[in-house]
Amino acid sequence: MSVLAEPGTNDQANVPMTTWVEVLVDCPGAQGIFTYRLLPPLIVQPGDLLSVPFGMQQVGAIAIRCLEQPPADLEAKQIRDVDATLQSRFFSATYWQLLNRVADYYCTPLMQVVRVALPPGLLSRSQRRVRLVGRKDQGERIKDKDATSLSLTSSPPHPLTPAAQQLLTLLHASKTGDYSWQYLQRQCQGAYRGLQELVKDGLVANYLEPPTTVRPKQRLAVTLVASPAPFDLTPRQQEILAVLRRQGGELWLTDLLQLCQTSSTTLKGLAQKGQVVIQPREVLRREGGPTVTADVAKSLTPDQAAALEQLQALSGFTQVLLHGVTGSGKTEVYLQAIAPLLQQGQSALVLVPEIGLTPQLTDRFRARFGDRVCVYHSALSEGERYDTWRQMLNGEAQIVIGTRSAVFAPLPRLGLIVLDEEHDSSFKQDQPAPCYHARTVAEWRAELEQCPLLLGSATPSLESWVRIRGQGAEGRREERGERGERGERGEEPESTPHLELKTQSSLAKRHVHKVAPSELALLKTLPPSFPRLFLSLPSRVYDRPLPPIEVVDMRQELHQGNRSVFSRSLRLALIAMKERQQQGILFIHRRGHSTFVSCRSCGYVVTCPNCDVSMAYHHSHTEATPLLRCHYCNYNRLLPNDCPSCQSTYFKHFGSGTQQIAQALTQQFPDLRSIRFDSDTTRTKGAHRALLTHFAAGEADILVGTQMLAKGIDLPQVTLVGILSADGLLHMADYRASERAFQTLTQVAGRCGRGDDPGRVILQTYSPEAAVIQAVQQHAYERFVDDELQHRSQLHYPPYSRLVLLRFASTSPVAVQQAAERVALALADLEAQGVERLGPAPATILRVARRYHWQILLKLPLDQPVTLPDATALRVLCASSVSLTIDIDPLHLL
Ligand SMILES: Nc1ncnc2c1ncn2[C@@H]1O[C@H](COP(=O)(O)OP(=O)(O)OP(=O)(O)O)[C@@H](O)[C@H]1O
Ligand SMILES: [Zn+2]
Ligand SMILES: [Zn+2]
Repeated sequence: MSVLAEPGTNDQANVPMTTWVEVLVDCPGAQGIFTYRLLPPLIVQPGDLLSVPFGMQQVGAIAIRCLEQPPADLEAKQIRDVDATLQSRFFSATYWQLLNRVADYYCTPLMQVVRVALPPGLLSRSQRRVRLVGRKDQGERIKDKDATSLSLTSSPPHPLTPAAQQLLTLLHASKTGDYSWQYLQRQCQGAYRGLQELVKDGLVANYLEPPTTVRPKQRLAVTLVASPAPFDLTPRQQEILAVLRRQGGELWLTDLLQLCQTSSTTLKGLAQKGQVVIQPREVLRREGGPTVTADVAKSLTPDQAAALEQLQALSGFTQVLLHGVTGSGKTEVYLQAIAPLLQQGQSALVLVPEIGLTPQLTDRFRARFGDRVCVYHSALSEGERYDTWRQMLNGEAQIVIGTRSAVFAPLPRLGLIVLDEEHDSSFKQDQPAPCYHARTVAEWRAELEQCPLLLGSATPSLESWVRIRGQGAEGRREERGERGERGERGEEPESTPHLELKTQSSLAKRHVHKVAPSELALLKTLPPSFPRLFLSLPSRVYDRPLPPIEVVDMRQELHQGNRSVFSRSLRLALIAMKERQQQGILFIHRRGHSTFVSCRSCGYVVTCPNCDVSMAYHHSHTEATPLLRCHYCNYNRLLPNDCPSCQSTYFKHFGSGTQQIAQALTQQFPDLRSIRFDSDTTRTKGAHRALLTHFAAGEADILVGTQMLAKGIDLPQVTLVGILSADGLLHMADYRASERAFQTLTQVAGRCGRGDDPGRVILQTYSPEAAVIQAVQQHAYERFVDDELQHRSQLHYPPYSRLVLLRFASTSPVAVQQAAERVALALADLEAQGVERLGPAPATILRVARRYHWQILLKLPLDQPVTLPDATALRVLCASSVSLTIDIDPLHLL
């Protein structure tokens, strides 16, 4: 981490000089950047955490940039002084640039980005306190520099008001001469006025107490005792001991309770019988996992070895796409790429789509690297996030595994960023702003830190495929010339975000503060050139075959009298699986309230005549006439009673959840034991791990679940995957439906046959002829991509255009519609710049949580820059009850 600028010192003269600093303040409603003066000997760098006066308050602030001259439009006496540095180099210079870039690109105020990056409550943990001025025995954190300019008399120059007097008395009574402002406010009526008076008289001062070291937390641990088992253990107690033994003999109490679904009374019973010891242990509140047995590097397959070799030959920023089929051992490549980095004192960041996926992956990393692995995701408690964050700042080389917000993890000396399952849409934040994509942010971060970005997937996103595969080596040569200018002293943090704009000479010269954010966002749609590398693992480890996929036409099942959700094939396969004592996974696609409508007899799906997407079943409220609506263009029609194509009455909106399937399963296969794995059953902390552990231990035959199942589960004994209906995926009202369907189906199918026994997939659908289904069946990723890209290019969808989604929400249906229409009008002249506008249209689910939603979708051309009206200007057009979110590169258009 190099310090880019050190204003405030003058080395030659060795005399500190006055400088100015621009800061962001953490205070509700305070938008924008404020300038403060720095009096010697105070030295501040961008990214420092400061305490500044703001109105009548003392607030936390973050230094953004130092100035040698005060801004011309500010009078000297208007500028107030920085009070103190609370923590210096809170953010490194490159980290700052990253945050700025995110704010610019995603049209979000910088402070909002800072809030995403920081663990929750970090700034608000800083506590405002009030102290007597001139007392010797106060805390030393804040130097009494302002005391010199104030009278040190302890008697007031004039009679005090009762409130002021009361405050003073309280403070004098305190041993340290200070109190939290909150406490004083509670104790004294009219405290605010009283404080104002005392501050004016120089008798007391405000200060901000920086986040203090949190008291170590104690937690109960359960340890197995090696004593002979008494005769009176219940089967339940024996079971618990077995679990504990399997987990290495020691677990946190809460984890054991979760894992065994038992009560602490049962555990206390075991403790009384001398079988376990329950005692408090000190913990750093990083998420701890069960002890995992240590593991050594596997000897690589030739493909893995080749990939690793190329990875290790890289230096500096390179975007790498690792396309490896399911079960090809991508994780092993990540592990072996990271090992030497740690030895060189570098850190690595590993981003994964969802928490459900982390336990197994985390265990693999822990098994290899022990407690140099930290887990960081939003499901951690505030305390855990806070501690993990501080742990990252300590400078030790480490590995952070986390979900999208971990892309902001403040790791020292980053040597590699990995995005596993890079195609996964949960890397994109839909709400609230900034609506960032972790892959995009990771790309900038890798560029700023000059390290490789490794994108791994069995089914890469079309964006990554086109970016990394679709362009030849010429790009790579160009790049080399672009580097070498980083890390130099004196470089302004703001200048690097625009590296890729260098070809745009006129615009590149413009200063960051002068370029409207929206303009910036759109400039970046021009494909930048960058170093890239494509790596491939075309087969599974040990040359295990990919599982054969049998496609079952559910229309035929119906015609032949089978009305069950299980086809005859699947039924037989389930029976055979149970006989062989193997395990299986049943996948159900389920999402939200709205869904497409299809014919169970002929497979017909209603699509929009204008937009080529399936129309969604629309229920604004229960009594309303059911409508089908295209949420792109707002075309709508009544829901037909019979199939428009074959007149069958088996025409209804689709959707059966995991619960119904699990019930049907128990009815039809009473001896199959199943575990539900969906958002309902995995809500509690640690539930993913617990359920997967049960399943892995053979406590059930079938895992029934949703999309979550598709992600990274690696269980060798799973030999059967049943996909109950692929159709929910095929007909999502979205231009990405096919891509997502291909990815999800391929990933789910890839969960079986990963061990010694071969796997088998049964895919049930009403549209067996769909191109996606065919491609999935033939494991034909590249062919699918070629077809899909052609389609996208014809319809001007990404990656051949950039999308911007404007989302309006309000409790008033009238206001939200008006706002959308007004903004649409304001956007009308974008057409001249080649922008296509779709909408305004109500969102598929018009009313969610008592708010009405409308949207406008913009399709921007890639080959020319577009200037959008400024976000603030658009917000002015909306009534105050309407919120407008600008989603750049949206993934979910619903
Ligand atoms: N070189 C190797 N030798 C032996 N086993 C290996 C090797 N590499 C990986 N494996 C094992 O193969 C299995 C699959 O590997 P891994 O989970 O990394 O695949 P993947 O490519 O990430 O698959 P997916 O994309 O389906 O999640 C794992 O159990 C892993 O331990
Ligand atoms: Zn339409
Ligand atoms: Zn029909």
